[in-house]
Amino acid sequence: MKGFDFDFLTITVTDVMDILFVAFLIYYTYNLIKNTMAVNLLLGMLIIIVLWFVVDALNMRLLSAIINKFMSVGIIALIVIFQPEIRRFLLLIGKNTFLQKNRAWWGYLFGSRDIERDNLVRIKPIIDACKSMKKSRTGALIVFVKFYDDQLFANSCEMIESKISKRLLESIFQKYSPLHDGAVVIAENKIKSASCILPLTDNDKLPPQFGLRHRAGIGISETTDAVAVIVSEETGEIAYAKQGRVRMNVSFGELEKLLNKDF
Ligand SMILES: Nc1ncnc2c1ncn2[C@@H]1O[C@H](COP(=O)(O)OP(=O)(O)OP(=O)(O)O)[C@@H](O)[C@H]1O
Repeated sequence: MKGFDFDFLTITVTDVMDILFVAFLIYYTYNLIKNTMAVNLLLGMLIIIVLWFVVDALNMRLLSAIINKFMSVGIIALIVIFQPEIRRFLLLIGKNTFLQKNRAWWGYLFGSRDIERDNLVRIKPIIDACKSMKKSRTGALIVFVKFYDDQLFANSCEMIESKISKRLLESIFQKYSPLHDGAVVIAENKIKSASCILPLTDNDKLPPQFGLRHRAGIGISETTDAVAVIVSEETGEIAYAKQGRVRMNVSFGELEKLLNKDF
């Protein structure tokens, strides 16, 4: 195909399309993994690749041999490490044969405006429910995941698949509800399940007042990309767990900002 011809290089329409497709792929992949632990893993891999080039250029044979061995299993390691992301990616492609069928695609591909608007709609009932549960000293544990992993929550959860609503959250966590024990999981704009038993953290540096509810919220944020909001039954205080770290005494303004960013 004919294109532009600068003395030293020729750019064809196919080249432009090629570059656009690669840019599109990078942007899409970034959107899929942003705010997840996969970003850190990817960064780790990039550092190793840069190191590999440097070591090779400096002719450091021993280190080069070690990194070479590591890189030879790299592709398999990548598939294992990014298995959840690859699965998600393929699932999304499978589910959405026509782009127009699902507006979420446009959010992923062309910006966050719609997502932001959706966020306000879905975050408000959650904040309102937390306000009311704080007031009534109702203990609650709400976990937010980008994509619901059936395997992770298969054992204990009661599936709900409902629109996010303040009254539903309050009803689930009220003391006499059969589902009040355990966590509610919110994903893909829905209350997906309730009464979920989560892995507990074994961090021994947590404040002594943190019991099982807090430990479960922190535990799930350590092992997955989930964030957790914990309403204490004893004090009404709100805690926010992300990547194994916990913020205590979170105000509702902060909670809104955090959820807007992470959820
Ligand atoms: N593995 C778990 N996964 C999810 N939820 C759990 C788990 N273990 C306990 N919980 C929830 O935590 C509740 C017990 O909370 P506990 O009093 O030990 O927590 P806490 O961190 O001290 O919080 P609070 O300030 O609300 O008392 C249980 O009723 C149950 O709902």
